Amino acid sequence: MSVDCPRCTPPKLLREMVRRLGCSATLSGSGEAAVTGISQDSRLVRAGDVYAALPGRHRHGIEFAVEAAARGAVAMLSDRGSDILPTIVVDDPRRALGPLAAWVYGNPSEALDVYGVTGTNGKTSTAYLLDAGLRAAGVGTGMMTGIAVRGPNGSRTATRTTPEACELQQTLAAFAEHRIGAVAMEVSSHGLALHRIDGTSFRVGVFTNLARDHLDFHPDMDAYFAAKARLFEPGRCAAAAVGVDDEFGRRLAATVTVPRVTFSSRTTAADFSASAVHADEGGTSFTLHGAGAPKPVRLRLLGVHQVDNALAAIAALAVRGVDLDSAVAGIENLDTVPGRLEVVDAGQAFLAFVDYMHNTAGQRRLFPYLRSLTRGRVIAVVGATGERDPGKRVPLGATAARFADTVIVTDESPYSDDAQRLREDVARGARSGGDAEVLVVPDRAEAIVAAVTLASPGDVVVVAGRGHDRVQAYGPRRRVFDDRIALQEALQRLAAG
Ligand SMILES: CC(=O)N[C@H]1[C@@H](OP(=O)(O)OP(=O)(O)OC[C@H]2O[C@@H](n3ccc(=O)[nH]c3=O)[C@H](O)[C@@H]2O)O[C@H](CO)[C@@H](O)[C@@H]1O[C@H](C)C(=O)N[C@@H](C)C(=O)N[C@H](CCC(=O)O)C(=O)O
Repeated sequence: MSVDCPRCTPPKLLREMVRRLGCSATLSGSGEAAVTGISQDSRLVRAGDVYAALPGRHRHGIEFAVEAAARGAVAMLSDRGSDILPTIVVDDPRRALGPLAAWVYGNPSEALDVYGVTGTNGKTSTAYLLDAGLRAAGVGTGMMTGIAVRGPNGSRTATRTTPEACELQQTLAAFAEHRIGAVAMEVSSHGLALHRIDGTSFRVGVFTNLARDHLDFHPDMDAYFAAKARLFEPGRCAAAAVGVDDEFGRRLAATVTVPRVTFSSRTTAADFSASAVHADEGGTSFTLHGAGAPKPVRLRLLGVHQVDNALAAIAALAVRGVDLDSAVAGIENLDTVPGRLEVVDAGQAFLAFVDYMHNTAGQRRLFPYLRSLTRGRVIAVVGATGERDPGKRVPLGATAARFADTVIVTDESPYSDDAQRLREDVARGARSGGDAEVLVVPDRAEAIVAAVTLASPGDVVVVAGRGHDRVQAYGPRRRVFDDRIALQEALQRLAAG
């Protein structure tokens, strides 16, 4: 299916937009304006755009109507009327926005094979593995993850796991215009609950797993699961690949109505499964079941959890009919996912990693692997991000202390929360969680230096929680801080004596 290119097809008229919204939408002002784009951020408005003035947590977008008009907006979409520009008023503009943005940009997802990956852990790695598999199978790809948006025009750092609706549709339109075949994208529960992905057609939805996270945003686990399950509603995704290693995945697999396959690294009762899993310092091996005869697979990615992610990608590609021999070769060749058990090597006599694990489910999957790499000690740098579910903090410390010999509690990004309180909660958990030595070093760079200074030959050091993140936030202040660079510098300083 071809996509309307806003530059070569006649512009859409505002009144058509109103008609699409149905009889509950009202328009003040003329409907004759030509609409060439749509934006929900006044700072990004371009001439010919509709500005979607949405209610936010801090401000209402209507406050920025003058700026949007000055930048050339031809109209607004909002839940409030305005006399600054012709305004379409609807009860829930956020809900209306995704499908409208898709329409404005020519429904680009229909021209693409969009793979949407949701779940608590493994979304980013699975998207990277899908991308690697698709490319090896000869498909041109774009990718949208919390790390970066990568497409025909290069790569840009992502500001969110799942972009806001307007940015998402603009990006998909650019991909479609460049005749990209497929897109691997992360779909966060925020993206689902806030309707960012409405208007996007997914060829395959992938569910990795679900564990406690984001309870600062969702009232409880059932609401968190319900948000994730939105991806798999008929009309939104055409097929599903569902991980069934937790109760939520099994619930989803039992209720989805679209064609689906299941995957599991723990049971052979799934459509795609793994046996003989072995993870060492150089990679991860397993035997793949479900794709014809049992097939040996050797991943370059580190850690048993990557078997789950590889199975997720393989199941999703299989359900879409991608040639698995080529795709699996691509999956095997992927050598790293930024900030996911990323090795930092300055020639030191111990292993050092940066990882994104920021919930206890992730810790329980990763720490045993780290433990298996050493007869010496595991030294973990751990913290808790602010403005998140406070109930996560003590368990994060406790689980780290259950597996590590030394836990160094430090700051992540406290945002508006009290940094000392965050550290105290994590440290309290760590002291209650096992026999680990617990140190508290508030400054993250100093905590990393402490970890490498304590390490002996053969030990394992892991700096956990932030992964690829390059910005540390204290209140409104932002400072550039990349764990990988800080670890590299600490190791170099250690080597220099
Ligand atoms: C909870 C949430 O999703 N919040 C989003 C929301 O922020 P907000 O409600 O505070 O917005 P606001 O500052 O009050 O502004 C209201 C409106 O005015 C607009 N505005 C504001 C200022 C201006 O100069 N001009 C302008 O037009 C804003 O675009 C917004 O539409 O609207 C903003 C703009 O659209 C988003 O940037 C912001 O996401 C913030 C950055 C965020 O942190 N979101 C997180 C919670 C998130 O979405 N995370 C998920 C999952 C992460 C994970 O997996 O761990 C993700 O997908 O990234």
